[in-house]
Amino acid sequence: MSNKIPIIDVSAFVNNTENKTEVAEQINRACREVGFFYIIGHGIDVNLQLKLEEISKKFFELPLESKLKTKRDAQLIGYFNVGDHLTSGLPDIREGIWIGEELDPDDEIAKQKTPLHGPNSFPDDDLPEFRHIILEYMNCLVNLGHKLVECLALSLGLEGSYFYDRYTKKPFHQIGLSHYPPLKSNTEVKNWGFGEHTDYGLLTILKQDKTGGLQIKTQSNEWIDAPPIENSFICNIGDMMDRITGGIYKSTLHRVKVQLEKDRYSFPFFFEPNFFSKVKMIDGLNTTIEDKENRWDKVSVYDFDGTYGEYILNKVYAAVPEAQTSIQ
Ligand SMILES: O=C(O)CCC(=O)C(=O)O
Ligand SMILES: [Fe+2]
Repeated sequence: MSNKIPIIDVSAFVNNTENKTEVAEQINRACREVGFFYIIGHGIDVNLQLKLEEISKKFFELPLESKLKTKRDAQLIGYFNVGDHLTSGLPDIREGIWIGEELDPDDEIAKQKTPLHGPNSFPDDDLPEFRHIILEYMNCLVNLGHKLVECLALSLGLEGSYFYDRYTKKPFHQIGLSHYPPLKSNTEVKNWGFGEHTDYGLLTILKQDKTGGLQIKTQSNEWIDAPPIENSFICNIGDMMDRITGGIYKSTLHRVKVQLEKDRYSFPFFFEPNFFSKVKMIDGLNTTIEDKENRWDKVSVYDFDGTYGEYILNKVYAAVPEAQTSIQ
């Protein structure tokens, strides 16, 4: 069924060459019809991807007390254990670490202790090379994000810098390393590795290992597998892109199955509007698709009038109930 999710070569944008129009057309079709697409020709070094996978695995293999040294704090970044994240009401069967933009402690945003932003707490004592690998990977993915939103802009018939000028000059961005521990084959659970949800921002660029388990819901309400494809990333549109395009581009439901007998690792990177920006529909667009009843959380992306930061924090607080009480 994976042929419903197109594989798109984005090298024209990565290398800034002439044949961008055809790629933008493929992206347009994918975003209207599925909300998900694989990318190849992305230019992200295979060795760096390997280093990311290896170091993440080493991190999750550390004893719990070592992982807890980077425990998710009031700023909502850091490590969380299996069961600590309730994506759609039920605890997910995965552990993870969220890493935000690494900011200097003197940076104004850091001084304000802005949630979801660094300085991060890295496992420097146990894995000194973790910090460097993750920051290098994030840096490369920010660059890729800029190229992909240029492509998204052209795909909508907008000028290439449309998103950059309005939302992504200083993009909010974050990586979430995830480990889905295996269940024994005779265990029955109603939980998901990652419960069904849509993503919150503009664009998610996900690297998954070889295990599989990601599923997405098509417009005909059927769940299909989004299996790993070697040296590709799977991208999807988030709620803000849905809002900007009046629902023409779909923020699509997805989830992750629990694995039997196999560990799974995945590495979603979120390329998002500036944390303090208000996201608006494209001027003159004549479509508002009222999606509330159909949405997993029954909240319409159009009802919300705050900043992107407020939008994402509402979502995160709903999934991490103890965070709100520890902050407020
Ligand atoms: O682990 C995966 O494959 C999906 C992760 C995901 O959906 C997310 O982080 O939003
Ligand atoms: Fe997601």
